[in-house]
Amino acid sequence: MAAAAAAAKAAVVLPRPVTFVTGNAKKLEEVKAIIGSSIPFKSLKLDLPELQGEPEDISKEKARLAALQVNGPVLVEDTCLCFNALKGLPGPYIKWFLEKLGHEGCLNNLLMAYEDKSAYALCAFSFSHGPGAEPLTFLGKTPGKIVPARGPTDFGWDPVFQPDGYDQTYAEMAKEEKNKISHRYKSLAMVKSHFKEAGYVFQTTDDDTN
Ligand SMILES: O=c1nc[nH]c2c1ncn2[C@H]1C[C@H](O)[C@@H](COP(=O)(O)OP(=O)(O)OP(=O)(O)O)O1
Ligand SMILES: [Mg+2]
Repeated sequence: MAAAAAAAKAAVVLPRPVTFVTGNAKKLEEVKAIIGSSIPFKSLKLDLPELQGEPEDISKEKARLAALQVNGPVLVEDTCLCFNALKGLPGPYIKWFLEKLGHEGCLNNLLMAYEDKSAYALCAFSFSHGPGAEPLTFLGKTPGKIVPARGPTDFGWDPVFQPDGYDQTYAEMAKEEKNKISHRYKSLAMVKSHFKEAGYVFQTTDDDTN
């Protein structure tokens, strides 16, 4: 029945595969692993300017800018690390906190005055059909707590975030394990179901490979 209903819906034809725009190679690695072959996409390394404000609005604005740059359908994401004791901050500003303070203690020190070390990782993917189209946003959230840094330091704040129900930090977990429970995984699961339901059809050309 579902298949018949999908077939009855007019397919939306988009001009080429989706371009995932990010300046972050580690994000791209995870997105590739999680999306697999479920959505045809290529990537573009571009550090887009970011609005200040709520995660969803930042993500949508990134998608609008990316769609203009690419002149086609785009996916972008904005990632936040939110401390409950600080009412959700640093949130979208985590990149700058991490760059200035580092996770070797300083990020932890922000919470020194508080008993509550709980936090959540939030990923806001936005998809735009192209320039001028209103982006759709998909929020994925993984709760956890902030702990003294443990594990490899090759991806952002992974060493200081320990997801609830685990005794390892994101950094200590095997990649496949993180990719099954992460904020990014949850957000991408919604993106995938949206693509499935929408039944987009992509026109491909020879140079539209990854
Ligand atoms: O799963 C993650 N585990 C640990 N750290 C992470 C994760 N995902 C993003 N991060 C870091 C990268 C950046 O310091 C900040 C988010 O900022 P955010 O603007 O979304 O990322 P970005 O500027 O590196 O790449 P982009 O070009 O896609 O905006 O948190
Ligand atoms: Mg960024």
